Amino acid sequence: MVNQNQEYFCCQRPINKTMGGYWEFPGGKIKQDEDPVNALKREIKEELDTNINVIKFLGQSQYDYEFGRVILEVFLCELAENKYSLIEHQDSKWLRKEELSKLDFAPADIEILEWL
Ligand SMILES: Nc1nc2c([nH]c(=O)n2[C@H]2C[C@H](O)[C@@H](COP(=O)(O)OP(=O)(O)OP(=O)(O)O)O2)c(=O)[nH]1
Repeated sequence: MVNQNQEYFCCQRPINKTMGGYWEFPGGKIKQDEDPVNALKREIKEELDTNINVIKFLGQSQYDYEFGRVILEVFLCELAENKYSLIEHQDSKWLRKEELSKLDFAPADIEILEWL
């Protein structure tokens, strides 16, 4: 998600989940037969209790972790309403793209930082 100040929304994964403590862009796993945009809207509702507008598809990146391959489908989005709550994440920050590399992002996200 990006805001009017061109800041990107970064979230810190919960310590008890896979890749706990790493920073990520919010989202989650696509269910079988689910459309990726619908999956993203569902996950954002579950994790942040808010609604988003999807602006455009940015691309796909894949990364092989020890536990398996993660394929990230990345969409640029904006908040559709002026509120959200951190339901699952430990922490969050809105950062300009130049600042993103200060955070310890999950390895699969490094390519996304480069695109931005
Ligand atoms: N959402 C998200 N997941 C990421 C990113 N980078 C990255 O490596 N991942 C990995 C972490 C997880 O292994 C996987 C996403 O799974 P998840 O745990 O967020 O999915 P979920 O919300 O459906 O979780 P669960 O119900 O299966 O616990 O992708 C990212 O930027 N965003």
